[in-house]
Amino acid sequence: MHDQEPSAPLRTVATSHTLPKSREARKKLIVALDFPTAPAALALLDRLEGSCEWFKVGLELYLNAGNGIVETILSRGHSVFLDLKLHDIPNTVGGAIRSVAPLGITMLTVHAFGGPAMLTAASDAAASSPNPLTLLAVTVLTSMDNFQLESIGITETPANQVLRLATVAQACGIPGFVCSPQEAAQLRARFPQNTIVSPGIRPSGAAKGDQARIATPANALAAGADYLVVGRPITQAADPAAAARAILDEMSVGLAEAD
Ligand SMILES: O=C(O)c1cc(=O)[nH]c(=O)n1[C@@H]1O[C@H](COP(=O)(O)O)[C@@H](O)[C@H]1O
Repeated sequence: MHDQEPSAPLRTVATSHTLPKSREARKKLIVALDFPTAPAALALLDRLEGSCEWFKVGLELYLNAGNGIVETILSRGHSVFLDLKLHDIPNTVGGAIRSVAPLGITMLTVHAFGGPAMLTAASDAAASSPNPLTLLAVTVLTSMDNFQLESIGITETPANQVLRLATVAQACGIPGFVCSPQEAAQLRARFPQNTIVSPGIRPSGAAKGDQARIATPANALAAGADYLVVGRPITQAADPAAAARAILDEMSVGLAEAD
């Protein structure tokens, strides 16, 4: 389905075994900046300066603060995952990717549910990016359980649906997937070279909130996730830097045990 080089996979960077575990953990933690305004997001960024390297800008922040907030985060030397979850006709999605690619973002999401034509257009657009850009196909949202899926006519289990969507995305040249940590092991076994990004991360005892398919940081890494996306357990903590450090410590232990 795809005759160009897929956009750059990040897996080799994320799985380097030459780094100390604490350093490796920092390269795998993405903090979701789900805030309504740039000042609110930057206040959190200030508190995490020195402990976190990756930040995710999603729809809430991007629709308010636009490219400016992305450029500010990049100018501070961080990597940005722009989570726009694009889902539209192929021409529109391709155009949207060409619009944001020059920003210098490292990851960008599209919905795998858009189907092969949309995914191929997305992959082609990313391949023409002036900067290395890894597209991630969002499979089944981590907030969805069997009931949510059945309600929209999908009778597959979340795990089967994730595998189906990832298979289509991979065939269209999309190098990475977003899935819950509960499906990471099956995708890792099936797609050893692809990048797996898992939200739905909850340290033991943390509030689940609207997430349905969750796991702890250590279990998500053990399942094969390359990157963990963490929002509220850090951003809503009384001391976000301490919460990030605790998660990084747990990730370091998980990485050491996996060796
Ligand atoms: O694409 C995503 O990042 C994403 C996909 C998914 O299936 N589930 C999911 O929670 N996310 C994002 O990951 C973050 C999770 O935030 P917390 O639940 O607060 O940790 C949010 O920014 C979501 O938009």
